[in-house]
Amino acid sequence: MLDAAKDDKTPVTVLTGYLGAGKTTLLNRILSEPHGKKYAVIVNEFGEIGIDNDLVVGADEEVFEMNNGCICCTVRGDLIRILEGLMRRKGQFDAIIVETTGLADPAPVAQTFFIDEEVGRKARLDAVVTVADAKWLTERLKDAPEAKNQIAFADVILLNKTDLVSEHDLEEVEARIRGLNPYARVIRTQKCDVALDAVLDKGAFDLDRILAIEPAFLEADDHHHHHGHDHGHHHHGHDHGHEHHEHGPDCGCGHDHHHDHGHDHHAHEKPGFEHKDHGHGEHSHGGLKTYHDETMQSVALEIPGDVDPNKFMPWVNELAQTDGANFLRWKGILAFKDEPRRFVFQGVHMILDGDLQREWKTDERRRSKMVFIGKELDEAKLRKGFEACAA
Ligand SMILES: Nc1nc2c(ncn2[C@@H]2O[C@H](COP(=O)(O)OP(=O)(O)OP(=O)(O)O)[C@@H](O)[C@H]2O)c(=O)[nH]1
Repeated sequence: MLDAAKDDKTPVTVLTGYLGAGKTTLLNRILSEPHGKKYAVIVNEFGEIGIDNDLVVGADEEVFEMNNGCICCTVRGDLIRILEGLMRRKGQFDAIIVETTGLADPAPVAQTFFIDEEVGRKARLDAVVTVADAKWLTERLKDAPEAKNQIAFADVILLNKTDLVSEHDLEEVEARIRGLNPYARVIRTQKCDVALDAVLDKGAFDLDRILAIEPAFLEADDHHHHHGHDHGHHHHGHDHGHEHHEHGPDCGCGHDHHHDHGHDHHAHEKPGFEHKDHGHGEHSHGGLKTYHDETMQSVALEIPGDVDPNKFMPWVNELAQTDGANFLRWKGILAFKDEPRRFVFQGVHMILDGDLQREWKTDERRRSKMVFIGKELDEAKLRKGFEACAA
């Protein structure tokens, strides 16, 4: 069962993006701005020669490199080990940034912050920031499933290298991004020139903003989209019977992927990581500008009031096991009955996490919202289940 936790956790930003998109450029910008904060940086250079930490500007920050093993094992091993080492020296830094390799699926990285009890107690996933190359993203979405997952998974997307494309092309690529992930904040950048508070310390995933703008986003719908207005349902309704490539407890790398620590804080199941979808996600739209990815969908749900945690918790825990493999990310802000604070929930596949965060403001309407991003989402079932949690 999820429970409340103190909010003195160290925020962790996961920085992802395809090869060459500008991750190191962003990292250097973050580290060289006079923000007065001290960051610990973890760089995952799987399968590459570990040169990135030489490219990262010097100064005070510490850079830790992980450069061996498959990503899932790296995450389970090196990342946890490095994080736990950092946690023991808490107070010496304000935040952690994890730069993943350009080929990584962000899911197992994000899950680490929920899965490992020790890490989860002291650190919280603040946001997944994806850097996208405005010139090449469209091509990569066609041929690189990792690039697609990185976009779908993001809370914040920097559409970088805007200097290399026309305004028209930028609008096209933004439409494609929206087709995969209508909820991320998209910021156009050159050399990742972004205000740091737009990418750091977002408070989990900027869900407030998502929930606030979503109706407007739908209304602003144009020929690029056909989301409809039915509670943010971005579903195609096709049944492609497409394959899943769930990696069970053994992905073939010979390491133990079971991480059942036996504590009741998180609802873990066997990790069902989808490292890649092996190229089955692309379907021709016959040249139509309907950049909806048929394998990637999203559903947003709202209850205009409180939910009962004694109904909600069992529901999400059950849902994680039955449908978690299809949920790339799920998030929510809940008004729990008799609870003055907002419960912020997030899930990555089967792994769930949640915290009581700030109090509802006096002028704020108590309401409960959830967003699902993933594949083969059964909206009717999700809505029915969520609505049954109403207090
Ligand atoms: N034209 C242009 N080039 C850029 C921009 N941002 C970054 N670059 C260049 O793009 C190249 C790749 O940038 P990096 O920051 O190293 O990208 P990365 O994502 O860390 O790359 P990998 O480590 O290979 O995954 C570098 O030569 C940058 O100088 C931009 O906005 N416009």
